[in-house]
Amino acid sequence: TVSRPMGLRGKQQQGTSRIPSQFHKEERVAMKEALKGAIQIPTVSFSPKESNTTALAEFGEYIRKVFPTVFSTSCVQHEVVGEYSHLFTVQGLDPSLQPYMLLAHFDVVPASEEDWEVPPFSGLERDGFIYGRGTLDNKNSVMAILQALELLLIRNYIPRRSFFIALGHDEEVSGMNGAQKISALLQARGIQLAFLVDEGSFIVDGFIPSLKKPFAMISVSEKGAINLMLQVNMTPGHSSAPPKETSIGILAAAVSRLEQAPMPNMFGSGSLKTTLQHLANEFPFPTNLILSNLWLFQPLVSRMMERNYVTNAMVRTTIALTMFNAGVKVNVIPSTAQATMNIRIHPAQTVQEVLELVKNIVADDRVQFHVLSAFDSLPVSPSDDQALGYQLLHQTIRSVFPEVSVVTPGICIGNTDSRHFTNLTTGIYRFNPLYLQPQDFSSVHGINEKISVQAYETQVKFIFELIQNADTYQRPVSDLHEL
Ligand SMILES: CCCCCCCC/C=C\CCCCCCCC(=O)N[C@@H](CCCCN)C(=O)O
Ligand SMILES: [Zn+2]
Ligand SMILES: [Zn+2]
Repeated sequence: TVSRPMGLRGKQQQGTSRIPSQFHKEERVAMKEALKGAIQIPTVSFSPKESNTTALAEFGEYIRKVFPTVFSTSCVQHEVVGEYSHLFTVQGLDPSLQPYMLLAHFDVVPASEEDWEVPPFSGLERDGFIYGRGTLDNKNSVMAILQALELLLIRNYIPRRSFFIALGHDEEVSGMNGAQKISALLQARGIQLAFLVDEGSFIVDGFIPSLKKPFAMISVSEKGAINLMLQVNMTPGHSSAPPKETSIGILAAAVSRLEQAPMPNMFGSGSLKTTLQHLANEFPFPTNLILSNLWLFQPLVSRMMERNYVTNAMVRTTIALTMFNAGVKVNVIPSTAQATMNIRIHPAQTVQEVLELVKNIVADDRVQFHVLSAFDSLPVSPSDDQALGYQLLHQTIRSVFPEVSVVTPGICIGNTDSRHFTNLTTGIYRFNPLYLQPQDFSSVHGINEKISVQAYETQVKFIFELIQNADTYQRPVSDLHEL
């Protein structure tokens, strides 16, 4: 159990007094109303080529209106990048402190009105929750970051350490026009970041059956991905005299073989092993002993992890069949059948290795492979005593969520805009300061996405604290020992 951040000790801000993270009633009402207004703007990304650009532009106007201090304070510079994304540069007093970045995105995936209990773009408040697409992914972060800065600036805060706030408009469809352009712009300016904080992980609660206590997981890497299209071409013809095999049958058999043969379990060479070792003492007997002795029980634990879809995704490369197309008429045998799949690559494997495995399982030369896009898993960011970003998050979790006794590094099974910033920093941390239970996880990209008013206020408080914590002059503990 890691109960306190090891790397940052002693007094934080020499010379300046800390601004307490307490907000008046009117401020708390204003902050939840601001989030509701953000949810009401349908900033939907449908595909890399199709998004609601009117809404994206409106969102830009909206943040100017609700965060007037951010836009009028001289130490904050604002730029629009890639037409709709936003980059804020907050100038710190001490240029010797390396800047960091807070990253989030305000585009959302589509939501079909009829499935929801409340309209997905209503931002309606019910029983202490604000409902709507983007309340967890990821307008909560966009609004909480700007809200925390607004409240700090109103209290005359000036940072010591400079930082950037980057808000992407196309994360859900690649981040090529938003995050990637921001990254290129900062690289051209010669910027290197001390660390970066993005979405991608949570204080997770209830994902492992016998683990009753929630724990904070800071993702230090994310899986790679391949979008792969399989295609079979056969001679078309009249359905009254069919051949023994058709393009549809051959392709269906191929994808069925893929579903029947999961990719290998990589538990032994992955970071989930480290995560579980951090958690061992939180489990009741005998699981605590089992997890403390993975040298003996690794095969047992790796099988246990396969039982649930989320933990299964953490131990292996997964393949999801997402599109299947063939045929135009009931009495015409089509020439072409296509199946598209979304593969998420475990960090212990590469794109090339996974493609080889998939080819070997399909084992049919009539099936053509078309790689639509592919990238390897992301480098693992440091989480040791000397890792400033990790330690600042750890410290802030400890003060804002004192009831959370374990903070552990983990891996993000989805992808985030942060992957476009590996040129600027090795310290990329994915953490959303919110509790997440399995039903909340299903609502992300699903139905009835919602955030409690209290959880949103806590997220604002967390960022308010994190920004001030980042003003530290403390060097990592091991450096101090050398002095
Ligand atoms: C010890 C095990 C406990 C496991 C608990 C895990 C709980 C789940 C935690 C995090 C969920 C992941 C959220 C990931 C955010 C992903 C954002 C997203 O949807 N990104 C898209 C990007 C698409 C880019 C287009 N190519 C995606 O990944 O599809
Ligand atoms: Zn997201
Ligand atoms: Zn998303």
